[in-house]
Amino acid sequence: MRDVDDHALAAELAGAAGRLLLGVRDEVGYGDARVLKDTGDLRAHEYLMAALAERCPGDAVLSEEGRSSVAGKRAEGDERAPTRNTATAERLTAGRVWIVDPLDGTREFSEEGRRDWAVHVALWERDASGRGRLAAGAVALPAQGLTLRTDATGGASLVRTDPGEPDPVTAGPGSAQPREVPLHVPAPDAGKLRIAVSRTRPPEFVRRLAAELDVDVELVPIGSAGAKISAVLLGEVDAYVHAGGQYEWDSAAPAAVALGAGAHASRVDGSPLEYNREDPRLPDILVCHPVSAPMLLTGIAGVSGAQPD
Ligand SMILES: Nc1ncnc2c1ncn2[C@@H]1O[C@H](COP(=O)(O)O)[C@@H](OP(=O)(O)O)[C@H]1O
Ligand SMILES: [Mg+2]
Repeated sequence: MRDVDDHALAAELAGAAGRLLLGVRDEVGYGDARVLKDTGDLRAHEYLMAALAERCPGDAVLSEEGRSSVAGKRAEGDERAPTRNTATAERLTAGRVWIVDPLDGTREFSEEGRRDWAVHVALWERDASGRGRLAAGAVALPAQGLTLRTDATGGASLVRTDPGEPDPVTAGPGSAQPREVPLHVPAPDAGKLRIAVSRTRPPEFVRRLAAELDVDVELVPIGSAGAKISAVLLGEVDAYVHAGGQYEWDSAAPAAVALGAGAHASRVDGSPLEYNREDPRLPDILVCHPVSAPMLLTGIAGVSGAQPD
């Protein structure tokens, strides 16, 4: 039995990487978006790789920025190549794998004033039977002063990391509210459905889906998969639909939190999201309150072209 709470560790590391990223925004500024994006990606990646190596030696890591294909990327003033992920063969036989996206919503991070970007830290763990599942996850929303995380009871909670921010649960003034509250996905209002979609790459079928459903649909463009799934869990939208491309790191941590908060999270054909596979592509996802899932899955199947790759 480990004496470390993996849920608390995920939240601590996501929050710390988030604070680091707020500092990168201040330090680098918005003059050159490419420099700001690369510096944020790589500084957060290096922080998480070093923290995981120190706190969880022996665990495998799969990070967006640890692929060999990003070896040419450099943070401003840093000549090292990014620290590499655990080799694939080793990761596939590992008992514990951290799946991290050091900066999700990189584009939004580079746009002054935008708050829809996130840090994702998830733990995938193999049980005694050899089957793996998401065991813990945390999504930091540094510019919103919030972290959404799983907890040891199988649930999820919302942590206010910036006491100056109004609490989105109670909408009360910051400091008088509890710092951490349980997180449960709220049910949608009858007859209405707000669906979060990518700002830049919404699935091509989603407009047809909106027209087909028997409810009043509003499409809400938001950056970052973590920020969109958080928006579902905070009741700012009612669903997130994506297809056409994404990777395990884009959804592992937010899916872990969503499941802990009682949400439905699956592929768009209703099959389970599976992690720590040889090929990290995981191109589509649906997250919503369980009451909306049958309608959305049927609707997506109906407008098809939306089958998983
Ligand atoms: N068609 C696609 N192919 C590959 N990745 C995609 C994708 N659509 C979205 N993503 C990734 O999913 C995350 C959320 O995207 P979006 O904000 O458009 O919804 C982004 O992660 P990163 O910001 O970490 O690169 C983005 O790169
Ligand atoms: Mg991402």
